[in-house]
Amino acid sequence: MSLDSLPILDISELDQGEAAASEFRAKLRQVTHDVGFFYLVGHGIPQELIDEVLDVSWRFFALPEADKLAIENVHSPQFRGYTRTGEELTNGAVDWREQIDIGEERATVDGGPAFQRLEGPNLWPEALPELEAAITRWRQELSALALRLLRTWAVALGSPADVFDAAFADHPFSLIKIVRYPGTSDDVAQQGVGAHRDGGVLTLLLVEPGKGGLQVEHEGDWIDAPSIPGAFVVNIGEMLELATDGYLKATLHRVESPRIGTDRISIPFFFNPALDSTVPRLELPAELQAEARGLSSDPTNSPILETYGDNALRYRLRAHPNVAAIHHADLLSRPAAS
Ligand SMILES: O=C(O)CCC(=O)C(=O)O
Ligand SMILES: [Fe+2]
Repeated sequence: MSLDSLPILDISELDQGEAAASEFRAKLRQVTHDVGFFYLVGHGIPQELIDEVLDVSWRFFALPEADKLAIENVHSPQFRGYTRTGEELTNGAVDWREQIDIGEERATVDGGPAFQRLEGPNLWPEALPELEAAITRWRQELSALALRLLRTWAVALGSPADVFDAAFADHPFSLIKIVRYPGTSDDVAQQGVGAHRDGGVLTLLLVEPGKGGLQVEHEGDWIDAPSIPGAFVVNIGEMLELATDGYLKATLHRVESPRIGTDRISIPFFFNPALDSTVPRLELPAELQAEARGLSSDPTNSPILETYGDNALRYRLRAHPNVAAIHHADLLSRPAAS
């Protein structure tokens, strides 16, 4: 089935009686089996908060270079803070975007598995104190929405609603990126971010109104996924593919650079479990199991790593080799980091 655009799902149908809720669950399951990506409306995240988060994001990128570099991620063993344009790689090729990475605000952990090195503080820009309050509220609201979606998937897949809850209960490891793609393309599209899958459970993506650039792989074609006002783009990460033996699909996607003289801001929220968690493998009903495809491999042919922290650390080390070289040189020759 070829597709011109991503399907649109309305999560408010869950509140419209059992028949509507059950139909929503069936659509959610089918769409994320076939495509792995959709637009979500009816989500209840206040427009006023969306506007505030976009506004503070624009103001962040408008800060003087020195204010952004003061929190550059090279100062953070946890890969937090600002990445300047040209310092990030996907599949070994340079992504043309600048961003700030904001994780869960927690103390560092001494010792333990290598992925524990990802726990620690954020780097907040001193010149923009409003950012922290806005993003903290964003994280709370989006975590609740993501958990609701996850429970809906659980039921749609024949499991108890709370089957995933434990992996998120204690030390969930969600990550927010605020990203700006500067315009570079005239005729030939350039890599804003290269084709990849997301390594976590699910992603809620806000794209500023009126902007295109996101493309989603479907049956060998790239489908354009422009911003729709008030909607999030939602996609499955590798941990849900793993949990469902490939019944749900972690789909390749990429962003092409905007036209010269324009830019594009997006804010992906990655809903991730505790670093030391393994997401449960679901026992699917026989008719769904029959359609499970097993696990796909990513463009670098790497298997999905079972413990979330191992998967997350591998992504970080690859995307930010400069931070890895400064803070984690001892990990770079290990097979798990290859
Ligand atoms: O900026 C976007 O629209 C998508 C970004 C993305 O896929 C990512 O950072 O994982
Ligand atoms: Fe992504």
